[in-house]
Amino acid sequence: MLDISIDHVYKTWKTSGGREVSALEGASFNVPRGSFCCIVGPSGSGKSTLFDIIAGLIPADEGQVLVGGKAVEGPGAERGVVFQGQSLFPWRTVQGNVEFGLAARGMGRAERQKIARSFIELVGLSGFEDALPSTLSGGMYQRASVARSLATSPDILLMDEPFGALDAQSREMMQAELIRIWQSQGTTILFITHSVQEAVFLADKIIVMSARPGRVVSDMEVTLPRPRDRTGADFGQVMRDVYEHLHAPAVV
Ligand SMILES: Nc1ncnc2c1ncn2[C@@H]1O[C@H](COP(=O)(O)OP(=O)(O)OP(=O)(O)O)[C@@H](O)[C@H]1O
Repeated sequence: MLDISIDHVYKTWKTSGGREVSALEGASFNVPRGSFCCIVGPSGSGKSTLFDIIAGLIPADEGQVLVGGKAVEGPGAERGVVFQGQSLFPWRTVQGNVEFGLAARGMGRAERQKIARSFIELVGLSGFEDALPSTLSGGMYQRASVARSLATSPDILLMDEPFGALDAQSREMMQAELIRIWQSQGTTILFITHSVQEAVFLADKIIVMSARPGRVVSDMEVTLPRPRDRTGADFGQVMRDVYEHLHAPAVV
C-alpha cells in the first residue's frame, strides 16, 4: 500500500470576472499507508480543489503531492476515485460498470467477470449484477461506485463526499460498510466530508481546513477503538475537539 504526502500545495483560481481566489495556501499533511484520513472544512475551504490535485485532474500552482514518494503528474491506476455525483455509466449494468476498468486493462472476459462478481459481493450487491444504475437506490448506487473503484485494486481510494446525498440511515450503514471493506482490503483512504460525525466515525486522522484562504488548521489523530460508538462520551469529546478547530480562525 502507498502513502500520500501533500507538501506545501498552493492553488489560486481566476473567477470569470478576472478576480483571483486563493483556494489553497500551503496545504501540507501526510496520509500514512493503509490509514483512513478524512478532510473536513466549511464550503470554500479548498477540499475539492485539493482532491482534484491529489487525483491528478488539475495541477498545483506550487508545492507537490507525492504518492508512494513519487510526484503526481496526472491520474494514475494506483488511485481509485469515488465522487458523490452520478459517475456510473447509465447504459451499463452494475456488472458492466464494475467490469469496465478491468476490460480497459485488457483483462479477459472470464477473469473480469469473476473479479467483478467478488467485488459486487463485497459491497453487498449480489443479486443486482444485471440492474441498471437508474433502478438502484442512492445507497446501492454508491455501493456499485465503490465496487467499480475497488475492482482494479487501487492502493488508494479517494472519496469526495461519497455519501453526501444519502439519507441519514443509509449514510450510517454505508459508513459501517466502508470500514468493513477498508479493513478487509487494507486500502489507504482519503475521504472528504462536511460531516464532523462522519469524520470521527471513519478516520484514523482528521485534517481540518479553513475557508478563504484554504489552509490546514488542524491535523488530528483519532484513536477511538473500532467499531466506534457514536453515542459514547469519548466519541462526543472528539467531535467537540474537531468543532473547536473548525470554528477557530486560520493559523497565519
Ligand atoms: N474551477 C474554478 N474556478 C474558479 N474558482 C474556483 C474553481 N473551483 C473552485 N473555485 C473556488 O475556490 C475556492 C475553493 O473551492 P472548493 O470547491 O475547492 O472548496 P470546497 O471546500 O470543496 O467547497 P464545498 O465544500 O462547497 O464543495 C472557492 O472559493 C471556489 O469558489
